[in-house]
Amino acid sequence: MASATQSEPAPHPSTDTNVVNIGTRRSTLAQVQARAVEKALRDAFPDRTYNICAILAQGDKDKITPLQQLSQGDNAKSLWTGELESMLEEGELDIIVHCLKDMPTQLPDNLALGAILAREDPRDALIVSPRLPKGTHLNTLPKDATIGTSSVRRAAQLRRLYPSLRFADLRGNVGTRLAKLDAEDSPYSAIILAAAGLKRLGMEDRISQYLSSDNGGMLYAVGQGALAIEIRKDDETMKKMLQSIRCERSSRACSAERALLRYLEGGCSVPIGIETSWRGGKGVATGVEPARDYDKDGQAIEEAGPHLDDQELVLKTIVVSVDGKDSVEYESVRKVRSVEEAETMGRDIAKILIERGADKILEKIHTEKQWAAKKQLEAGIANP
Ligand SMILES: NCc1[nH]cc(CCC(=O)O)c1CC(=O)O
Repeated sequence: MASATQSEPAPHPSTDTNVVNIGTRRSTLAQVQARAVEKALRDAFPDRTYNICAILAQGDKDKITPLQQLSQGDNAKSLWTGELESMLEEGELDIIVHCLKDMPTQLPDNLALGAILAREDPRDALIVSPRLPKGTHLNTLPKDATIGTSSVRRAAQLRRLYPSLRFADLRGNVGTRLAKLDAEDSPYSAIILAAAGLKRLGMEDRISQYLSSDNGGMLYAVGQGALAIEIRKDDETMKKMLQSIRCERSSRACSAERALLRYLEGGCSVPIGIETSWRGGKGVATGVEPARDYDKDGQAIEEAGPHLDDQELVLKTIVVSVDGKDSVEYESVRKVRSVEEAETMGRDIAKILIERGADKILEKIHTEKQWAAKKQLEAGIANP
């Protein structure tokens, strides 16, 4: 049923219903991630047109105010994604591609987490200065080595297990952080980055040590390594399209992690480490996690490995005080047959952590944060 109007030039993207406008931040990593999502959508829906819109975020502009204070806004819009979310609400964008790790656990009322994609390697990684031997590990670093990181979670966990290490602030995107480590006069002996980001940028050869509960004793951030898509809550078209690129396995694991964090009322700067894995189940374990367990109609895809519903989710977690001196750890194993069951597991673990003293650690961090913010106000430094 061809009509004359169909051969006319496409209208402005925001008014053309065939165009999917994809929003992302402007860093190289963010753009690589957005292109990966675009490709996945294009493979599933080749008839639609895709347009990537890369925005410079407030958090990318202000590199001076400590991250902990920058993230103290009283609205649900995050520092990193506020502008993008406004554009999504206005209909200028149809989806935003995020690192799940950077997404607040509470979203603005009219927006929703549309999909969690197959998780990349969620581990943190140690990258050492070119002045040190290749393959240097945490326990072979010089005694008084300085680690560059602005992550309270990373520093607190390392302080706990490696009390002789020193820490210095290090911010900027992945490329900037590596350049600061490699600089001739660099104050850092090593830095910690998410393995996922390095892998997506093709720079995993810089990794000296992959960190985990049984290698270095480091747990990762909630949601680390997974990409997530934010949509308008009422956008049924996008919801349906995202069914074909989401990953059930990663959705269950990450939803458990996020429910735990939401219950603890964390935030990206609170030292909560986490590690999730799957074990057991019938079938031949391939050693490779199936990338996707359900097809776009929600039908289970047969895999060589054990079926997800037959497996158990193992969740390890730690809440650490900033100085590394207090900590609460917990490990739990449960069958979770849906995202909802995974969220229940996360909340149950949060309650146990609180019973075991995590509330005291979090309370202290909260008070110290408020104190720092008050000091800043008194000194006349306004937060943007
Ligand atoms: N804090 C910024 C950030 N957000 C997500 C990633 C890595 C990629 C991911 O977790 O998917 C990074 C960089 C890092 O921590 O090294």
